Amino acid sequence: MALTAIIRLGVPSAVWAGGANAPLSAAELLPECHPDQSVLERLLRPLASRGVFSEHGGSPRRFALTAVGRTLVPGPSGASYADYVLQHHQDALVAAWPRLHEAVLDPAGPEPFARANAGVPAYAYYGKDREANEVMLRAMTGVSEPFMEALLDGYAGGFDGVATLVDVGGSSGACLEMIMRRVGTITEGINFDLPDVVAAAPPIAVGSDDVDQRRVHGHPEELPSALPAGGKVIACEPVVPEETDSSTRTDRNTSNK
Ligand SMILES: C[S@@+](CC[C@H](N)C(=O)[O-])C[C@H]1O[C@@H](n2cnc3c(N)ncnc32)[C@H](O)[C@@H]1O
Repeated sequence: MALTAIIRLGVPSAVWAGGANAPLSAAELLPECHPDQSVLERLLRPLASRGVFSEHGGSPRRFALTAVGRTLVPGPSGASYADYVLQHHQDALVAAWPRLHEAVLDPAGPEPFARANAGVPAYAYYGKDREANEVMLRAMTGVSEPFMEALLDGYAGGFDGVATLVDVGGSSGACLEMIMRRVGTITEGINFDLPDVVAAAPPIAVGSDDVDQRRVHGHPEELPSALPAGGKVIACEPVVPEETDSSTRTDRNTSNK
């Protein structure tokens, strides 16, 4: 909740200030006329103890972003971990937590989220609520982009020879787009997600030269007829880099699911 509060107050971007990251006091982060800056300081201090901020000086205390805190500032694509924090603290989701014990007492019953939201399960809820859906798309992009960046750096060549790639539950399609940008052999990309999610996802552009040849599908109904029902899923298993231990390298395999 402290993280959510400082994100809503715009603190991470204000401290980062385009890369300056100069330590600032609560007073410097709030308008001069604010009646009590110590309240913000009391939020910043526990976050400093959790490694989100570094704390400098005594009076006044000043705060800069750590590497962890930096993940709350939008990068060049506009994505950041802040959207994931906000998504997890939406009213509809927070309302599920006090009912967690009901999942233990009645495991066959509705999930806690549905119990707290008029019987609507989480993903169906996102499909019905435009704002929640958009927050979800941004949250998934903000989390998955850095992971996918690192995955692609370590998995170079793992997609060699793949022509059609289906991202099952691909959300905004950000990961699919990142893979297709790196792997030129993929001529068909399919973001296989719920219709409302796909409808709200931004278009994917994988390169101006070959956009006609490299088709991107967003909806299950757009699946090419050559694919078996449900799509052909490329299962990417973890790969230990060859220079570390080549004997345990697992080849990419394909399977129909
Ligand atoms: C936790 S998100 C993961 C998003 C994405 N793979 C990523 O890493 O950023 C799970 C995704 O699964 C999708 N999903 C849930 N149920 C689905 C279903 N029955 N068919 C297709 N997609 C589904 C959701 O809409 C959501 O986009």
